[in-house]
Order: sequence, then structure tokens, then C-alpha cells
Amino acid sequence: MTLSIDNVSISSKEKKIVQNVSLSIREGEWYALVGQSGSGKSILSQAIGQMLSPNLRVEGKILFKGEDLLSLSAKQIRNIRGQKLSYIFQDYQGSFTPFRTIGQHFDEYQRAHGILDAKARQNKSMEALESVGLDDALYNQYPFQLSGGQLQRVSIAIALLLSPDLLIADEITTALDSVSGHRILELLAKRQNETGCAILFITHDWRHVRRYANRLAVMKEGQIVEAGGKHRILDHPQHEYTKKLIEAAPTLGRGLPSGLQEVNNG
Ligand SMILES: Nc1ncnc2c1ncn2[C@@H]1O[C@H](COP(=O)(O)OP(=O)(O)OP(=O)(O)O)[C@@H](O)[C@H]1O
Repeated sequence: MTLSIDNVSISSKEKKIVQNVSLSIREGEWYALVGQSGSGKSILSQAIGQMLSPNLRVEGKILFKGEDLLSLSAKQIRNIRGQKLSYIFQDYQGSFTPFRTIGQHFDEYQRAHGILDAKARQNKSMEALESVGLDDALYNQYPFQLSGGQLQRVSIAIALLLSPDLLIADEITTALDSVSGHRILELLAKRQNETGCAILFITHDWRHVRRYANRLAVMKEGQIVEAGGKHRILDHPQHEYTKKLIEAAPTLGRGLPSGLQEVNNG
């Protein structure tokens, strides 16, 4: 198992935001976390890398390759974050410093993780740009000179730079138009295939679940109401809430919701 979240609860002074959540992500799989706005998906994903705001308290265990991330010091978790565990967010603009070039972002990320040779860093950055279909020339440009789709490609390149075992992608296409969003997910799927990293994919969009996920969990008001394989959940949802969400989704096309064809026994 790459990640096992075991009975995790997250609370503020006023309320419990996430309640007794357990889920496991296998090596190299695409695991979707689905649920309405405010159900606790982002908070749960932030808890994995100890990125919660200080007013929130976490209980339970988050085992990453067997090690409990919640027991690590700030320094230890910083070493893991970015290296073995990385994030991409919806707000790609907020992930970049406006007055630093794209190249400087790549460079700093690698320096922070102990890659000391400047030439090696530059070579790795160029390879990474190429791996996400971007021109070398972007290395010297500033974030505002790139489109949203290009910036999200850079985010993917940086997140995968040090070959993480798990990438957490939180609503990464929400701020993009649908064509750019589609291209980003195709790229992510291709890079996942090439690198073998597992993905925790937070989304509202059932079309993305259907196209990319292996397994998924459905969250409602801080709890997981249903989890399992994609085909089972899309075609035979058990929980009323899951049924409602799937029914309310934009049309998932002909055949079964998962995209499988109905078996004709006639
Ligand atoms: N620092 C905080 N202190 C107290 N409550 C918070 C804090 N951060 C988030 N919350 C609350 O936690 C709940 C879950 O938020 P979260 O962002 O995880 O939802 P989500 O399922 O990811 O929603 P969305 O799809 O809109 O991103 C919300 O009610 C939110 O207001």
C-alpha cells in the first residue's frame, strides 16, 4: 500500500470536520475522492502532508509506505513533501511567485531537496519541461507570461520532478477551460503511466472519475459513505447519496454509467 488513512478525524474548536475516515491507496493507482463542496476532501488531503492550518487538530494514523506521517517532525515531513509526496492545486497562480522565472521555480525546488549541482538542476528542469510538452524557452519566462494550461503543466512537471510515490491533485482543472482541463488530465495520465506514481485525485466531476480512476471514495459531511472500484460504484452505487450524485452528474453517455456496455444475456 502506498497510503493508508486509518480512522482519521479532523476538528476545529467548534466542530468535527472529518470523522473517522479510512481509505487506502495502492501503488500506482488513480484514486478519486468525490463529494460536494465542503465535504472535507481538501482538509483531508492537506492533513496527509501536515499542511493544515494550526487551528485544526488531527487524530488517527496516516501511514505512507508504512510510516505514520502524523508522527513526523516539521523537518521530517518537509523532506517527504515534494520528494516522495507532492501536491498540485486548483489555484495554479497562487503556486508560483510572480517575480521568479519558471526556471527559478524548478531550481529552487531542487535545491531545497538537496540537488547541489547547478548544471544537473538545469538539465533536469529542461527534461521536465519537455516531459509535459513545453518548450525550453519557457524556462526564462515569468509565470504571468504563460497561459493557465501551461502553468498547470509546469505544476505537474515540478510535482513529478523528484519521482514521488504519491501525487495529490486537488481540483486541478477547475480553474481551466474544458479543453485545457481535458489536456491536463490526459497529460497527467500519460505521466502517471510513465512514472508509476499513485494519484489521489480530488474532484467534483464524475466524467473524470469514469475516465481515469481505478477506485474511489465518496465523501459527505466529513465521512466516507461509500468506497470501492470505479465500475462497481458507478454502475451499482449502494448509498443513496452516491446514487443522487451520479444521477445529477452531466450525462455519462450511453451504456452503463462507468462506460462499460450492458451484458446482453438474451
Ligand atoms: N482552518 C479552518 N478552520 C475551521 N474550519 C475550516 C478550516 N478550513 C476549512 N474549514 C471547513 O471545513 C469544511 C471542509 O472544507 P474542505 O475545503 O475540505 O471541503 P471540500 O470538500 O474540499 O470542498 P471544495 O470541493 O469546495 O474544495 C468546510 O466547512 C470549511 O469551511
